[in-house]
Amino acid sequence: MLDIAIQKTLHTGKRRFELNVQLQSASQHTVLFGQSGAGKSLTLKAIAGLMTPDSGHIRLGGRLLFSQPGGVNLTPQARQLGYLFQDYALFPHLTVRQNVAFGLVHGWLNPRTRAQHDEVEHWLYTFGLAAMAQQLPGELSGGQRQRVALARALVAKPGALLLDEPFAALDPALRHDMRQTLLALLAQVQIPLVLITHDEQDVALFGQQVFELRDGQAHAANLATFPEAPPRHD
Ligand SMILES: Nc1ncnc2c1ncn2[C@@H]1O[C@H](COP(=O)(O)OP(=O)(O)OP(=O)(O)O)[C@@H](O)[C@H]1O
Repeated sequence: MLDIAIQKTLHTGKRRFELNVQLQSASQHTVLFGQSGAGKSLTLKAIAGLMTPDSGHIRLGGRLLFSQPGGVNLTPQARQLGYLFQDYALFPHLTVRQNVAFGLVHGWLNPRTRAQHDEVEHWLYTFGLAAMAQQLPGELSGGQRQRVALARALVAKPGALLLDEPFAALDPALRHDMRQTLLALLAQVQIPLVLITHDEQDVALFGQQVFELRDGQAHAANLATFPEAPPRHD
């Protein structure tokens, strides 16, 4: 399902960071876990095509996305992956519907305000966003913004979903709700998932195969050692 062997050296001033990630996951849902600065986002960006490793290869869902040497480096668009950024990266001047449609209509034209696409309407409905389709992201709650970002990531029927700390920006009650929303979605939609997190409860809930990133390197982790999310007390 996921096969990564990548090397990348990064410099900032006198600091140097060596990313040297080797991992193979046969599971549909892979979680990369680790402390801040371990190399999680860099690895996810490499999978998405937003960061180019110095060498190595990346295979996901049977497709070769990157190989160097080998001369393969698919563009982010050609990789056909849904990416949920940590801060959701919504366009503040576009409505909810336009933001979701943006996942569908790549190019330099913003999606028209009232244009309707079946796929867009489907995801607006699925995530309970239809009633706020004409609102701007600034007029939404954190959980609603996250659902818009998820809808945008899913609308183009991606081959896999990449989630960067999807619940970190949410308060605990909302975090619980959104975890349940995502779990329900994953039960419906058979899609490979790569989720990065520093939260052990995300690991317990979403990990079928887990790797801990430490100092730029991946180590297979035992899922049984991660505590389940506690029950919610409202
Ligand atoms: N463009 C860059 N240039 C130089 N160094 C970078 C760059 N991007 C990241 N780094 C460094 O690489 C290391 C790993 O960064 P990365 O963003 O992958 O960490 P992370 O595990 O995702 O952390 P967090 O959980 O805080 O997001 C950090 O030390 C960071 O400073």
